[in-house]
Amino acid sequence: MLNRAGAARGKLLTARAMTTLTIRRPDDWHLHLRDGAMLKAVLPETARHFARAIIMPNLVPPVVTGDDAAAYRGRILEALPEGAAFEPLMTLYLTEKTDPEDVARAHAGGLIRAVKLYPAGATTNSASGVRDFDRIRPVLERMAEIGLPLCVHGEVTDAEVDIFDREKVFIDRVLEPLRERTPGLRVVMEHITTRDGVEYVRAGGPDIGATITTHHLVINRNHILAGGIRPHYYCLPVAKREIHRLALRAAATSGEDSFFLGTDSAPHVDAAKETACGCAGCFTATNTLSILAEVFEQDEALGTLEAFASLNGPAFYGLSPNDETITLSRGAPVDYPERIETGDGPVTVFDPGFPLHWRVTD
Ligand SMILES: NC(=O)N[C@@H](CC(=O)O)C(=O)O
Ligand SMILES: [Zn+2]
Ligand SMILES: [Zn+2]
Repeated sequence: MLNRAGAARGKLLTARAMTTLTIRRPDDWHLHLRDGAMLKAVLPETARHFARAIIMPNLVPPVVTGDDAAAYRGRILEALPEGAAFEPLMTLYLTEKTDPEDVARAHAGGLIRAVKLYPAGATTNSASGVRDFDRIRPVLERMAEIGLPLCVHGEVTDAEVDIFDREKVFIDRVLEPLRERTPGLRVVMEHITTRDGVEYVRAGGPDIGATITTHHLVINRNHILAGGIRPHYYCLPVAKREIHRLALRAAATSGEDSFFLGTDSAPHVDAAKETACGCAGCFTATNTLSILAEVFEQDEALGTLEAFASLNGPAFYGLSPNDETITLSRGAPVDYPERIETGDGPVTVFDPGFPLHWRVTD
């Protein structure tokens, strides 16, 4: 809902004309909260604005069984600040040994909302992921029957494939064959980074959706590599060429049902990022909504921010959008901390490289 009567879409107005924007309370459909001291420090950054989030299961050891998910959910609720209203939507980490019955039970009890597929070795804490995709067929068939979505980290791990091509090759070699032999399986391609990903999802009908991160709307590969190496812009899948960033911007701001926000906010302490072999992940929970409003405003698309951040995700997952709203207001540049302190050490907050003018005021 825009503050000007009759302006159904931001595109109809010049960006300057809008100074407040009220939308349904958003959700984050891809979030890393970690555990212990890190969980305690990062959870408030998300719970401040978001009502729900799909919680990634790549802990060490991973969240594999229904019992693991129930225990992790308990630790998240325990770590919530007093009075915070936030619902963690749990996922299971798919392994070659995952028991379809355990998955079905956790789903039937309402404990989990998705199962996460990591190709072994593709990303942070993915060593227990899948090597032989034939081994997971029984679980995928069961998921298709019960309508439980599969969230996919869509990159091949083949060392011969160039890292900038791994998403596209995954679609051709793994994802399309897997979907063909498992009709009815609902899939979310997580954190898409390419025009190929956008086109594949757009053409794929109602059983496939995609999350898009905040940072992939902002950076391309130059930001990581030109003029010095910037470890805080390194994440997986790695940011690609500018044409791909523009395709992601167009998809996110289009309002199309298939595309929704999954920040992939992935905290690592600075010591683990700023080192000879740094971890992958951008921490965006703190300033995500300000960045998104700025990005959508730049593209004269503030009118579709609600679809992207608050409506399309719940619709894909078969949930109602949140009843409450938040209001963003445009004003003087927003201050946000450069890093947040955690019991494990400081975590740098993603720097979009431009001033942010939108803050959540209500
Ligand atoms: N995105 C990342 O670069 N890192 C994520 C893992 C993931 O989502 O692939 C993490 O857990 O740190
Ligand atoms: Zn991933
Ligand atoms: Zn992630």
